[in-house]
Amino acid sequence: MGSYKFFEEYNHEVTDDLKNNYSDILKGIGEDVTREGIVKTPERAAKAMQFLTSGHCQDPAEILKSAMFAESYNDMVIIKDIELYSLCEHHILPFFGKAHIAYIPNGHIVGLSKIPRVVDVFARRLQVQERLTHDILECINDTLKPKGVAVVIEASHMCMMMRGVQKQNSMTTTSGFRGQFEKIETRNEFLKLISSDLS
Ligand SMILES: Nc1nc2c(ncn2[C@@H]2O[C@H](COP(=O)(O)OP(=O)(O)OP(=O)(O)O)[C@@H](O)[C@H]2O)c(=O)[nH]1
Ligand SMILES: [Zn+2]
Repeated sequence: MGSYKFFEEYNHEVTDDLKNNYSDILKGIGEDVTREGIVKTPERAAKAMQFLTSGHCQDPAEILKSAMFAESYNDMVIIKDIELYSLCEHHILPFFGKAHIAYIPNGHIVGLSKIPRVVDVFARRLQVQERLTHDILECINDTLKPKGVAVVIEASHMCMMMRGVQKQNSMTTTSGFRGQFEKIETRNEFLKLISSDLS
């Protein structure tokens, strides 16, 4: 493990504060907060919310820097189908799906697991899908300084499924490209590789 900080423990002050607020929310929807099934719910929800937003106090650049290795490989590296779970900042409801990420090294490669870790740090914040896409893109670009980086995210938004417009099958795709991926041939090669099933 690198020197960067993972989510390790709950902050007791934050837990207490959130617990009181969740208790008020339950009362607000007419629940009896003393009944057996939900007596511990404010605390559970307080801890869940801390975990789901724990990316706000983690530094994704540190994660990448902790496992960068000098290497002369200078072809495309693709990590596809990285599952992600985030919360939309408008309704605080989940959106979830997959990220596909590629970079072309420029003297350094990065430990493969660090890319999904960076996805998690940015996803565990209140987000919109567009900003999540660019946060990941810019972090890899600025830290690894590769010849190019590409990020595609495909996600379903619970705020569009369970409520509101109530569309169950719509999928939102966002993408960002820097450096060599701004060239159409390189971008197309990446898009072709993430849509093919080589297994
Ligand atoms: N662009 C973008 N919009 C999002 C994202 N997540 C949720 N939204 C949208 O945020 C918008 C908020 O619109 P509002 O009109 O203020 O909220 P609302 O009345 O709850 O809207 P409806 O969801 O249409 O019922 C909605 O259109 C959501 O679909 C996201 O990641 N990106
Ligand atoms: Zn939403």
